[in-house]
Amino acid sequence: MAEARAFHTETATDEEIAAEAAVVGPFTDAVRALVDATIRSTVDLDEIRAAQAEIEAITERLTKEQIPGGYGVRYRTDGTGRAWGNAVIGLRNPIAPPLTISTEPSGRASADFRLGAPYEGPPGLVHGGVISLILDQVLGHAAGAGGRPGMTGTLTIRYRQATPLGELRAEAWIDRAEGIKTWAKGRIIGPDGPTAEAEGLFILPRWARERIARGESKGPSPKYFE
Ligand SMILES: CCCCCCCCCCCCCC(=O)SCCNC(=O)CCNC(=O)[C@H](O)C(C)(C)COP(=O)(O)OP(=O)(O)OC[C@H]1O[C@@H](n2cnc3c(N)ncnc32)[C@H](O)[C@@H]1OP(=O)(O)O
Repeated sequence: MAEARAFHTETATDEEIAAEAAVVGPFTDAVRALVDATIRSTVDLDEIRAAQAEIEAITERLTKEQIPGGYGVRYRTDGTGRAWGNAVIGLRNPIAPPLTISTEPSGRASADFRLGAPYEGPPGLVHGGVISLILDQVLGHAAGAGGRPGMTGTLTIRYRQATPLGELRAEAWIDRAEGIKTWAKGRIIGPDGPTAEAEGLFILPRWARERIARGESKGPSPKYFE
């Protein structure tokens, strides 16, 4: 299942994708605002009960038609992929902050982003697992952008100082590579400098290696998710 999804080829045109994005992007932003309001609203309990009924009605409306399982990644022939369900960058995922990651073919990736109330761990600070989630994605992007895509084999984080909720930056780069293995490094930068540093090992998985060896990959291998 994972393999089939990973190599699912996109048939929609650029115009069709842009038209869909123009609708679902703002829709997801609205749900994201709802998640934030769920945490921070101070309206009275009757108002919350009334809002719940409206939300349940909307959910019923949306689930009349839906895909089985997750969104997957819809790859294009240029090797990029539409990962709209992704937990970090997904255009259709209100859980995603979301990050818009810029990449360079040299194997660098970066993103400026904001983490609000839904990502809190210690009071006023970002949850350590969320930091790990973001670094995993940004390091994975760096590896893929450098032409060395892979699944995360290991990820080590050093939390140097607390990361405050608010405006942040993530940066990653390829440190070294050997065959199917790529080591990437990266960091999160807050208002007072780097807060967390990461090193990850990304491995081109066996199923992808076998597929490439059998010559079954049409076009370039998937590099990273867009
Ligand atoms: C095209 C591919 C996908 C592209 C995705 C784009 C992502 C974009 C961004 C995504 C961002 C988000 C990213 C995510 O969230 S990815 C989600 C989190 N990660 C996973 O779920 C990975 C789960 N594990 C696996 O899929 C496999 O175990 C992998 C792929 C890791 C290796 O399975 P494979 O069957 O290929 O391995 P092999 O047995 O042939 O061994 C090969 C070599 O590797 C060495 N080894 C094996 N495992 C580990 C390990 N854990 N640490 C260190 N080394 C390890 C092994 O000793 C051997 O070395 P050597 O003896 O030859 O020296």
